[in-house]
Amino acid sequence: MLVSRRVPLGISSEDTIGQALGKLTGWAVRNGLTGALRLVLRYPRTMLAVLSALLLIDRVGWVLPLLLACLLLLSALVWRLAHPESFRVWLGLRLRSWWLRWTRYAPRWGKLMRAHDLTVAPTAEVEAWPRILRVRTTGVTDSLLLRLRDGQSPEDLEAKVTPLSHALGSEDVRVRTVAPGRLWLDIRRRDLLAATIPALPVPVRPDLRRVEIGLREDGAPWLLRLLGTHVLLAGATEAGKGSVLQSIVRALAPLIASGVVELWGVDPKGGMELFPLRPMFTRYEDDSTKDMAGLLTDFATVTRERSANLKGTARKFTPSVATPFRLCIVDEFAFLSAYQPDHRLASQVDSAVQIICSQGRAPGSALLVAVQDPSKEVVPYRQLFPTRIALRMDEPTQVEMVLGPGARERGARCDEIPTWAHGTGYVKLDGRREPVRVRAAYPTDIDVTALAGAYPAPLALASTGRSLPTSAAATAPLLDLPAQYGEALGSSAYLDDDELDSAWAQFSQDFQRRNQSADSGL
Ligand SMILES: Nc1ncnc2c1ncn2[C@@H]1O[C@H](COP(=O)(O)OP(=O)(O)OP(=O)(O)O)[C@@H](O)[C@H]1O
Repeated sequence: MLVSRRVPLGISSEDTIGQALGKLTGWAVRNGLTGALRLVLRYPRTMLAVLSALLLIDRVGWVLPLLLACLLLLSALVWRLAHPESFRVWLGLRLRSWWLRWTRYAPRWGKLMRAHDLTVAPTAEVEAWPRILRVRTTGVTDSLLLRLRDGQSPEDLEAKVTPLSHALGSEDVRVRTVAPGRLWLDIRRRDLLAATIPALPVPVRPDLRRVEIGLREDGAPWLLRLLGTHVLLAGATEAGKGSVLQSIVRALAPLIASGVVELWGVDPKGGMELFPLRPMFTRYEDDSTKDMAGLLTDFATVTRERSANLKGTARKFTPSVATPFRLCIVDEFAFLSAYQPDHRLASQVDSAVQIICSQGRAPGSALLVAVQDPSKEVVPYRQLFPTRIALRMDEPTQVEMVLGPGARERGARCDEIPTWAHGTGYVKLDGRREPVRVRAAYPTDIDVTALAGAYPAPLALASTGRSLPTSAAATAPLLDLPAQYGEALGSSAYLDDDELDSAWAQFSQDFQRRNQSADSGL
């Protein structure tokens, strides 16, 4: 029952037995009638089906309805065997939703709402709680469409999601507002993101507005916008930021190889994350802070130049070989800003980043910054990053720093992501108030090496150790390149396996040497 009406029996000690029995009968009839009427009004389809069945039995007896029911069951069985997917979508899930409503949710709903203090009392006799309008299941999540009672708000339910998830035996319960007074309560029954997602296939035609990098909790692909935005990726140590970066590069690979996308990279951790992908970068730095700051300054300069060139000629930027979309990936940004002892370099980095963020979206320059600590000290201009990804965090307060106020109450419990769930996090989607849980696909070391070998950037400048000295030169070599990957590119444009192996060996040696000297200095 969605509303309980506490109608008093009205029997007193002065009543005779006859009077008391009379009052009891009257009370039962009144309640029975209003209860039946309420059932018909609230569940018209189910009640119509039950009444029609009863009427049919009354008119023609048991045999014909029984035969009809058997025929329907048999047809459903044949459908299920012949086309399981269409059966699932059109009948299976609907029947299951109906079944769940009547067996799992409706019978205990009132008790559950009362236990969680989610009732209101408009009058002394009436107690009301959010009404279940619809139940829908995907097999992974049960969703209850609720209508709030006067005086209730989505925040009331959001405050109770943890005890509700325990009471409902679910790992995760979330509130999704759809309209004033209406919301979905999503109850997760199975976790599609529990297992590692293997590297996704390299797409044939990547779309910069929808780059597929993993899976959403509802089973839909996790699509990330890169065109016209900047991305802030935050996650504690070992949260899996590397797999997000590598999945993005993987999804862009054909465009990188054809020169439509130009990748710039800065890896202050000495190349731990990005070096294996180095052949795909047009510009890449991982050693001296001065060079890394220089790369960012160059990126800001080409952004400004492109912006000036586009002014008056084109209203909208379209990526092409002549005017490639540029993505600059900066891993562990704190090393260049908050942890940078050289204040001159830190402020050079700061001003470059601010120029890129404020001017880069229109002329096709995007910045992707990864941080462990999303605090204001590390990224003081977080608001310049329209797209934000929050992986596992150490503190609940860090969630709001990345996804904005109220994100944690709306379900982005990044601090509760288990340490084994690498690459799992929360994002906000356009037009949706509530954050969505996602998990990045995980390209293995072999996947990464194979990708870098198969899709190097044209003229693979990074592999030769030659950095482009000026911003003008950075655009020049790409102007005459063919649009299609593989078409008439000279073999010198690519790293062959030996070169790649020796570059990798050189990197490992350098890295170990740097680590040893850092250890011995401790
Ligand atoms: N999407 C993923 N699925 C499964 N395992 C992953 C995923 N991403 C990363 N891992 C594993 O988690 C570990 C940590 O990943 P990674 O180095 O990317 O974390 P990180 O956030 O970059 O950490 P740090 O900031 O300390 O470098 C790696 O050993 C990797 O094997």
